Amino acid sequence: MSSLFDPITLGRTTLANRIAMAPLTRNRSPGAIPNNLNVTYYEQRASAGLIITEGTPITQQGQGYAQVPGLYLPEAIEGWKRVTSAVHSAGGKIAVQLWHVGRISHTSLQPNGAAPVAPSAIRAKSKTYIINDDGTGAFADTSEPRALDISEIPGILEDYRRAARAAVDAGFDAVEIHAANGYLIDQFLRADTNHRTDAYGGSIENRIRFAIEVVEAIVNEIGADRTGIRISPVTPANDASDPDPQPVFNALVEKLAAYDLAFIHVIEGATGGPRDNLPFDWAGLKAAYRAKGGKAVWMVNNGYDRDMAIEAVESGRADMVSFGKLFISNPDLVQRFKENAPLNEADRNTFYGGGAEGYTNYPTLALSA
Ligand SMILES: C=C(C(=O)O)c1ccccc1
Repeated sequence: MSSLFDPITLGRTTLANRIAMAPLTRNRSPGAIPNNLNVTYYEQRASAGLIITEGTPITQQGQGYAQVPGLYLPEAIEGWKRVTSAVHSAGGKIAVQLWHVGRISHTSLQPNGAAPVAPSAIRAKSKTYIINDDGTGAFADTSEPRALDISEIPGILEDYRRAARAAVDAGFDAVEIHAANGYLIDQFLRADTNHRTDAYGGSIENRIRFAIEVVEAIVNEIGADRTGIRISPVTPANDASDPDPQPVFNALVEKLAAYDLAFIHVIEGATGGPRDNLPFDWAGLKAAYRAKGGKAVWMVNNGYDRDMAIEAVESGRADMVSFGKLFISNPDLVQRFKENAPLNEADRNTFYGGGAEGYTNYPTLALSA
């Protein structure tokens, strides 16, 4: 029987424990370039078995929020090298989340003020974070997107490939493909955001096609043993919805089983919200993946506490558990879980934007003693 605190092999790397830091957007990288404050933040959390970085856009077109770090400028790759080097020096392992937001963006963030792109021209009932002309940050309604022409898709696949290569050059141990939370790949998967009538829309096989082509582009570039994917079958985040998600996501994981990926990261329920917002067979999803020969580490997320995570791993229902908010306020979460120590409360007012306050100034157990 495995324990949450046991090491685990994830693709070509071995992790010290089965606790992952989930991707967390913090909006603290002006110019889309990782800075020294980001280095400190990730270094502080290096005791996680695996850190998965905040969503990291593969291009400016894939950028949907102000001041998130990208992986498309040379200076950004240099900045990420400092992050990965610091995490590795502290004994940690780190993956970068490759992100294209699709329609969850704003014209002020897009190249030449263009409309964001999406599978179909359907505006999201959602908001994004922009910087006003006076320099203040603010949440704004997402802009009206335009539908991608089928001829543009190979270019976006190339963007993913290039970003995966840049990730390896920047020292990351793996990449996580962001296919969750109503962003571009998820927009293709869901029937309510994908009204295409070509090979990328309509049937389930067509709607999972883009996700599979992204996986293929990245696996062919850096190897399946450094590639993971994050999915969120029933989340309503960013106005995502599908009338019948179970067959879509079962079909997706059955296809993914052929690629021998390093990990599958599953958000159970509504992201950051109720775990039972819609009926979904989570065990059935994993069984569908394993039945087709899928061997990837099965990582689960959303609302887990220490006892739930221990049970999920000891029962074999999951191989790893990822934590978001708890890692914001507890850089030494692993030690706190091991000792069943009290946890710091996170300050929601400093989740997005700002500086060290609520980012790198949470105390560790040693400091609290
Ligand atoms: C990358 C995000 C996600 O996956 O939901 C995100 C973006 C903005 C705020 C919170 C989360």
